[in-house]
Amino acid sequence: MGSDPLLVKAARGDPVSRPPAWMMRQAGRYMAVYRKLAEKYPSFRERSETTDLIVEISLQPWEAFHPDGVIIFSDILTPLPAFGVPFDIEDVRGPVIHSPLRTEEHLKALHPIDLEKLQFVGESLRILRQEVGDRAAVLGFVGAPWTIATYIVEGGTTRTYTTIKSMCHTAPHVLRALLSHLTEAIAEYIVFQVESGAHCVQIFDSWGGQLPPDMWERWSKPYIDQIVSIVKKKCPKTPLVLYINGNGGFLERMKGTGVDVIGLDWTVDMADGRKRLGNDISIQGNVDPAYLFSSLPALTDEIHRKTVVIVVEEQKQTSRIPEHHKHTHEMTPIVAPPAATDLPLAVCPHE
Ligand SMILES: Cc1c2[nH]c(c1CCC(=O)O)Cc1[nH]c(c(CCC(=O)O)c1C)Cc1[nH]c(c(CCC(=O)O)c1C)Cc1[nH]c(c(C)c1CCC(=O)O)C2
Repeated sequence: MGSDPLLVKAARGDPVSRPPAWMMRQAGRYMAVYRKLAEKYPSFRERSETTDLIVEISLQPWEAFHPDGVIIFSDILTPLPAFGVPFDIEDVRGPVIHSPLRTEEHLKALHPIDLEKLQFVGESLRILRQEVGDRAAVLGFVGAPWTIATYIVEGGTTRTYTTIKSMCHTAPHVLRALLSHLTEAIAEYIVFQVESGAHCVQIFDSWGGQLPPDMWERWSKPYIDQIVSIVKKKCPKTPLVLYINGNGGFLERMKGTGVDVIGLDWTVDMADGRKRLGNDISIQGNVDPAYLFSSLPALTDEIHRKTVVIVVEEQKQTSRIPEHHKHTHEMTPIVAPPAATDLPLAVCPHE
């Protein structure tokens, strides 16, 4: 076997010469080449469900600045139609599920995941793996059952999570059945991504932080635990990463899922996060994306301030990032192993 990519080593806690770096939403609207392609193919679903386009878009940042991770251009909702939930992405509203699932009757529409319908994902991962080899980690991703359920139950993006949160009390059996269904589908989908070429898979429980921690333990964690246990049996070597938006109240609980890497957001002090999590797990994230709007020295200082870091860039509002701001140095280091206090903290020497 050749050498594993830096990011994979760091995710496993092996020693690395420097922290690897990649950005979330690193493919997308801040890049002129992407905007041009999006003009030609205006539908997000077409861009994210056509092998050639997925590969081309995923490789745009790789070609521009050689990050240590190449994340597949896709979405957490992409697998939905493959288990019976149609959806659209609208320009202003974002994700829309026209028939939200709220009753026992609605559960009948769900069926086991049909991976044949997701061949564009498998095929794209295979090609990405060929293109980058082991020079970077090919990153797959999925949504956690709770986070995906928020879209399926609410019918789209929500600020309040009123319907799904009241279901916890008024129709717990329906919600449990939905979450169990999603658990099986997502576990299978992760294994499929790994078998297709993903080095590492990130689980986004982006909206898990909308639950009080004790409710997260009841309505999100058990399903993530199950996913981790199924995937670890089939793909014991593949590092799994877990991220929650606003995860300050959740760190120890996240570690309890058995994932290999915890994505910290910038509301948690890095040293506090490390203290709370201990030295036997890797950490990534933690740099406020607002630093992308600062000067290069300020960004570099912030990264270096983080000592043993694994930093993921959450670059959500990418369209607002001026093109000239986008160059190598704006990458943030993402993964450093727990034992790497003596690491040189320089970030991403690629030019
Ligand atoms: C707008 C939106 C979509 N899908 C979703 C939204 C957010 C809506 C809300 O706030 O409720 C749902 C979603 N999609 C993704 C997440 C998890 C990450 C997070 O917390 O932001 C979530 C919560 C991963 C993703 N979704 C996407 C990626 C891209 C892969 C990469 O990082 O390059 C990821 C990790 C891509 C995506 N996904 C979507 C678009 C339009 C795009 C392309 C962005 C662009 O044009 O620049 C549709």
